[in-house]
Amino acid sequence: MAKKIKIKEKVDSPIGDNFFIISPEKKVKLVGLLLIVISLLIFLSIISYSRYDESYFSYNFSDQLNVLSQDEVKENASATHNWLGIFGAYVSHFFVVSTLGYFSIVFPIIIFIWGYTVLKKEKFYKVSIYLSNFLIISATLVATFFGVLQYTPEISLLKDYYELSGNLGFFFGKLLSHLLGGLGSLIVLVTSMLITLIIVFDFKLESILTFIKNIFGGKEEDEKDDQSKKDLIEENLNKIKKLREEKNSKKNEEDEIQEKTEPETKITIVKKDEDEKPIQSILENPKEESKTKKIDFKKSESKKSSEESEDIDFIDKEKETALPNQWEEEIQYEPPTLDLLIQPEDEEVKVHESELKRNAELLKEKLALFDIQIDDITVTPGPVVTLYEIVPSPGVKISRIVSLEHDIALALAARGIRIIAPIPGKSAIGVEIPNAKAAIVRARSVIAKLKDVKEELPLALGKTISGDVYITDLAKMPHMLIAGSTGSGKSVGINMIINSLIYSKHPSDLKFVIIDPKKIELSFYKKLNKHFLAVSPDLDEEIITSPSNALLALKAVEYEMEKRYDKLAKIGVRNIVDYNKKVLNPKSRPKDTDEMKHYKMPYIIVIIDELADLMITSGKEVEEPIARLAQLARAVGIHLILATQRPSVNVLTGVIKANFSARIAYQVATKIDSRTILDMNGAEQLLGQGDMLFLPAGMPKPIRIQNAFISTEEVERITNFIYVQKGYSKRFFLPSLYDKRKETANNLLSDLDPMFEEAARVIVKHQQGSVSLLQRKLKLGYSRAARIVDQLEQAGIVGPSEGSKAREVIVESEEQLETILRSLS
Ligand SMILES: Nc1ncnc2c1ncn2[C@@H]1O[C@H](COP(=O)(O)OP(=O)(O)OP(=O)(O)O)[C@@H](O)[C@H]1O
Repeated sequence: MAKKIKIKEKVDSPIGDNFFIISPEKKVKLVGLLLIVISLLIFLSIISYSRYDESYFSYNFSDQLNVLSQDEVKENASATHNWLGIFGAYVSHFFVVSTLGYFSIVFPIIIFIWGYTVLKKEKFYKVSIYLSNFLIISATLVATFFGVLQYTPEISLLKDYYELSGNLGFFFGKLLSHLLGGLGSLIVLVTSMLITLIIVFDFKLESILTFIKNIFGGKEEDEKDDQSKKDLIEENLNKIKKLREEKNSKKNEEDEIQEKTEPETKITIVKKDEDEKPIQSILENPKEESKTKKIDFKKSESKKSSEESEDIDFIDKEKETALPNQWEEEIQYEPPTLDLLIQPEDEEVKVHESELKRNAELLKEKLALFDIQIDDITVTPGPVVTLYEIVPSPGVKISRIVSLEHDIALALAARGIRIIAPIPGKSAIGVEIPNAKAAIVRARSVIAKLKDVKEELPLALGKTISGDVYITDLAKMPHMLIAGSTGSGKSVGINMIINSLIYSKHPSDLKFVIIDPKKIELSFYKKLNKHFLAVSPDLDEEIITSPSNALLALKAVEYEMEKRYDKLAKIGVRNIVDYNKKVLNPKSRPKDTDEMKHYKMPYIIVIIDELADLMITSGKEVEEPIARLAQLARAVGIHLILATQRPSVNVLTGVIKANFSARIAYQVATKIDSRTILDMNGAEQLLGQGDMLFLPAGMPKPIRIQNAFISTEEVERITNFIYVQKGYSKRFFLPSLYDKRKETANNLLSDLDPMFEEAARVIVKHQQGSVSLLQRKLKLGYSRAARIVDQLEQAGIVGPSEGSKAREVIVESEEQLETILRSLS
């Protein structure tokens, strides 16, 4: 952005107000340029050094300034050998004679490197430091070497060539040869030189090359700050190209070469053992069985399809009330078969080994560039993402690797890279890198595994990044929050959840309350109204689409929860499992009364696909039953699944979040969204299309899962398969809210405050529903007056609380009030 603005300024007003102001940026550039020019001048003067120019040094430097007035000085100046005249002669004399002889050439080189670094604002400061150190040490060693050759009497070579050592080199040479003798000094010097070379070339060769390449290759793009990034991408692309070519050559050869070129870091690719076999046998076995079922299904389908719309849309409610309840009836139910789901074609994770090795290599190289050495890389390919577990060398800080997230993404030219540091329970860091080609995880391969698990409410979500089927238990969560931007795979995820439960449960064990404000996503499930749906008798919708109905449905579920708690308390058990055990055992079954009938409680799963719509229209009102259900409903087998594409704080409020500890995040747009859902970053890095992070309740870190894909055709086939079977005669009803109102009215009568009638008269007379009015007029304490106002609300005399304002008085006249009071007494 900032850059854009800068360009605009230049175009619009070339001589703007700021034109002559030297900005800090310009100052830095000027310093850089100055350093480069100085380095060039010194360089030229050193390489054109001549010992004959020394004769002029009998003059002071200030005398040389009289070059125009004094003839002698003038003559001297024109006879100077140095390319840069008298100035060059002085400078070169200083460097060559007083420092390291000809090897003082390293000084202008170092000044040039720093000038370039400053000018380009490069991130090569570190490299520049290394280079400078290397050059100074090398030059000093070589100059000392020649110093030793000159000084040592036994060798006494190159005596007159003081330009090879300079005074400094000669001094060091003298010192060394006194200490170690000539031969000893030479051995020490040669060894030191070798050590320096090994350290530098082993260590930073690549960085130095990049640096040099940058100096000579990037002239045109001088101004662009992202030049180095471009170079890096190019470099990486070249590497990838090269590796692709290599891939085409013989595989064995490639393996050998790779083995040879990776001496330090061990790369292990974890190959999944044929764990999928049991799934296949499960997939194949039911085939025989299913043929016969298919025939039944087809027969009954044709029979029923003509009645279909009529049946679903119109139910004679009067007739229905006379029918037996679901718990009094037993149905012949065939669970849906696996062949309703699409057979996975080639789901087995087939990421090319060379791709894995290439990424591992690039990862290693990239980290090495930043001085992070890796001991070990373990590669675990998954359906969509591959996990590279890296074990850094001792002493490497984790935070340094984490901060390189963007650099790694750049190097691998990939999006959706996530770093897990450290992997929980392991002393390794995980880098998740998306595969070049993602595999689709089919619903069939995960639903087939449901038979192997014993979870109460199993949810087959998909496959982990190591390719294992991931099944979790909703009963243990006990509620779940799902969020993700539009198109990230939420609806597919919800369909997977619903179908996992349908495949593993009998209709007598499980009911759904489905709230779908988007109206189309979950409409197929309407066909399950005689099997798997729980409906409110007060509502006309089976799949609830309007926000006002959603509120009523949630209140009905809340009322069901209260009733269930009463039943549990009555027979002294603590949860639904124990209750059902007692009720199903004829010996321990409690006796029914008129008010309380005992029957097997099915689990009730409330699914809300777009919480934002409800929160916007009903806000606090809808938050209340949701929070209450979330806090209490677990023990009585009621579980909530809330989904939203708007993970903002006014949708996922503190109250909701506090009660939903299991969370699923699909891809979201920003880190803030990710933090709203998961309380941590990560979801913004996901790839979409079912790539998700699942945070089980109480876990510190989420698990990355590729959601299984179930198509609408598959869902339709499943719902049709169940729909054509004869279900229960009557739908499963939640308790009616009218009944609840009647019940509270009765409670009210039995519990009215003795001052109720008098309070009602005061309120109606003053037409002001305030607690303080009652306190003043009737001399009541605050809490008693507040309770009476609540009772007045329940009796329909005043309206609901409006915060700090007085309540509205519904009853307008005292005559009207008397009628109400009479009906209450
Ligand atoms: N698990 C998956 N595997 C492969 N593709 C998927 C998966 N889940 C979703 N997709 C693809 O992404 C598309 C969008 O998915 P979906 O409709 O579930 O998104 P959504 O989050 O519900 O969007 P919206 O909020 O707009 O309804 C699907 O049509 C499908 O093509």
